[in-house]
Amino acid sequence: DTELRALTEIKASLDPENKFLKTWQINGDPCGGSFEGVACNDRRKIANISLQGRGLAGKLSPAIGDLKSLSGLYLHYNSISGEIPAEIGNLTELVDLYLNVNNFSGIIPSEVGHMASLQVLDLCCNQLTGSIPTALGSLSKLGVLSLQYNQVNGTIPPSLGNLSMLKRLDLSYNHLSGPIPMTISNIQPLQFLDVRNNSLSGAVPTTLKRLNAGFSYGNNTNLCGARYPLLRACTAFDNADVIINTPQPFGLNILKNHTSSKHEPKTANMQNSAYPPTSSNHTRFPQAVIVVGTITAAVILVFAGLLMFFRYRRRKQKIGSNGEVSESRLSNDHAIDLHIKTPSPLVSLAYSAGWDPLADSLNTVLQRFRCNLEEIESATQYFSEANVIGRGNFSTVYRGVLRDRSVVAIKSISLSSCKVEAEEFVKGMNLLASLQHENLVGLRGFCCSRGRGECYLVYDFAPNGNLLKCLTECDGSGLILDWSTRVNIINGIAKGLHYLHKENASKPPVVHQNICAEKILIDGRFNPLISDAGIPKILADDSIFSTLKISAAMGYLAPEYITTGRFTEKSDVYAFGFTVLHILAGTQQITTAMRSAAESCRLEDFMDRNLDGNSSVSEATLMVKLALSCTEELPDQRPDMEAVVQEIDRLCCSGS
Ligand SMILES: Nc1ncnc2c1ncn2[C@@H]1O[C@H](COP(=O)(O)OP(=O)(O)OP(=O)(O)O)[C@@H](O)[C@H]1O
Repeated sequence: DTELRALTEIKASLDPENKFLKTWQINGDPCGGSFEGVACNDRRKIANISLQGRGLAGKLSPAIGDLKSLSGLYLHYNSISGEIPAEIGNLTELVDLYLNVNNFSGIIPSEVGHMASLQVLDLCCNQLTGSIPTALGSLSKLGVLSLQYNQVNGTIPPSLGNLSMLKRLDLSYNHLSGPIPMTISNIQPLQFLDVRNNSLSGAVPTTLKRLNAGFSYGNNTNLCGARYPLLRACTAFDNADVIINTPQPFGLNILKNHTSSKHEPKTANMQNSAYPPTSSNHTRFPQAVIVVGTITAAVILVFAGLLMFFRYRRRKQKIGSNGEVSESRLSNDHAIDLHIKTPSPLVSLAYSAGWDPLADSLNTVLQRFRCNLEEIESATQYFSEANVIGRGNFSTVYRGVLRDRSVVAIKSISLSSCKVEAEEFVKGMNLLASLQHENLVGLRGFCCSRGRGECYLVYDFAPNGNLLKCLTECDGSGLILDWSTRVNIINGIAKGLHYLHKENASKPPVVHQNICAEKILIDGRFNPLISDAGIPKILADDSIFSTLKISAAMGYLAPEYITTGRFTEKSDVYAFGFTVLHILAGTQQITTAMRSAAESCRLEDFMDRNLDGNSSVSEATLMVKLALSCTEELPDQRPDMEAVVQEIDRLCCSGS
């Protein structure tokens, strides 16, 4: 009850107009799988909230602190404003906190330092101000800290050096001043440190050299260090500058830090505070160095300015108004852009520990299909609403563009809709991977994220959408399917279904269970592709039943299912026959009058009027007969798919 109450408050605050979280019902069951983006653990406590890229424009309620078992909070790529509530510090089991690319303002609450399990803290690209809380140094499990593109000021707390698991630290594009604490350079796992575009000063610890290209420090005009190509050598002048210009008490702290360091380069050693910037110090700055330094700084400034501009533009595209978002639907260029300009190292690292928990149990066939979650995130622009093609009962399908520029459809299925037993699930995935036929939608890859509570299936994209839409108008083109295309589509569906039903060396017989016009996709050449083949093998039973209600209502469900409760090849044949009737009549509503017209071969009262009579009467008659035999009441009286394929072959050959 506490959790449901908390969710209700969170919803009211995050989505005040109730536009995006309609599925969060006051009387609903958050663990029943119906609350969008919510997943529970096996104790039926809320474990994940994944609402990235949903267009949320409200605020984050302090009630978030009541979801004590939360392990993942993914709210990135929205337009959430207001402060990060201090109550977030109550989430001591939270592992991933993604609030990046929003409009959060105010300070980073020091209570974040209480979140003992935190591994990823991503607050990038907001409008956060104030200083970095010293308490962040207590996050002993933190692997990633991303604060870039905010307005954070003050100095970098030396306490960050206590983050002994830290691999990535991004503080770039802020207003930080003072030195890079020596303590940070001592963090052993650190691979990536970005402090670009701040106002840092003083000597850069020499030990950071070991990060090679992983260390970025450009556009901090007062940094110095002998061994860094973009920096000038440090002088006593720099040291005096730090001491004179840095306000107390920081100045003193810095002095202590530096003087106590054994590793500091000689040039950077803090000397007596009374050391004056004498003319002899100035002689250490040969004119040439100053000129080269100035030119270099100017070039870096221009480059950084351009980079900021492009990033700003891209960010705008992602988090802009709905209108902007829909205009910025993925283009090929965007996808490449995402990969080349923004390698998104934080995201990849952040998930590397937690994603694809089933990996160990995957066999070699399935390993070939494994894909990278980072690629899926990039391809879908972080699951942006603008790329949603449609939502089914248990899944959301996104359009995406992969690194190789190919367009794909990414089906995201909530883990709560999948088989509970990992072994069963992997078996099902194996089956999906083994299904390959020219009339089945090709599976390109898959991955799961237990952390995010979702699995992703990557399929070839069918540019002409599904048959149901195409029978009215293919993808808004105004095109009506002509007769020969309809015959070709019927032929293709029959072949695909025959392939599924037939056992061969690499696959068992498979019953589709949900053949209907919506599950037939149309590729660029108007060939049919059966979608969701094998999907029931990875789904939990109740997810399958939810789909059934719809097929039954539409007339695709074989009559014997009501008594047997079983799907067979013959129930697929029934659904195929009904689909053929649908293709011929151009409507799903096959009335009794239409059926009797078909049975008595009165084609003029049955066939789709959009065909304008442009169909071969003999072919149409044969097709109608075939469809009627497939939809016979008794399964035994229906042909099997082998016979159907032969019949259509005969028809196609005799017509040519
Ligand atoms: N590979 C693909 N290429 C193009 N569009 C696709 C692809 N896969 C699915 N779609 C489209 O995405 C939308 C959602 O598909 P999905 O199969 O998940 O849902 P559904 O058929 O509406 O419902 P359910 O799966 O719950 O029965 C549909 O409009 C479908 O045509």
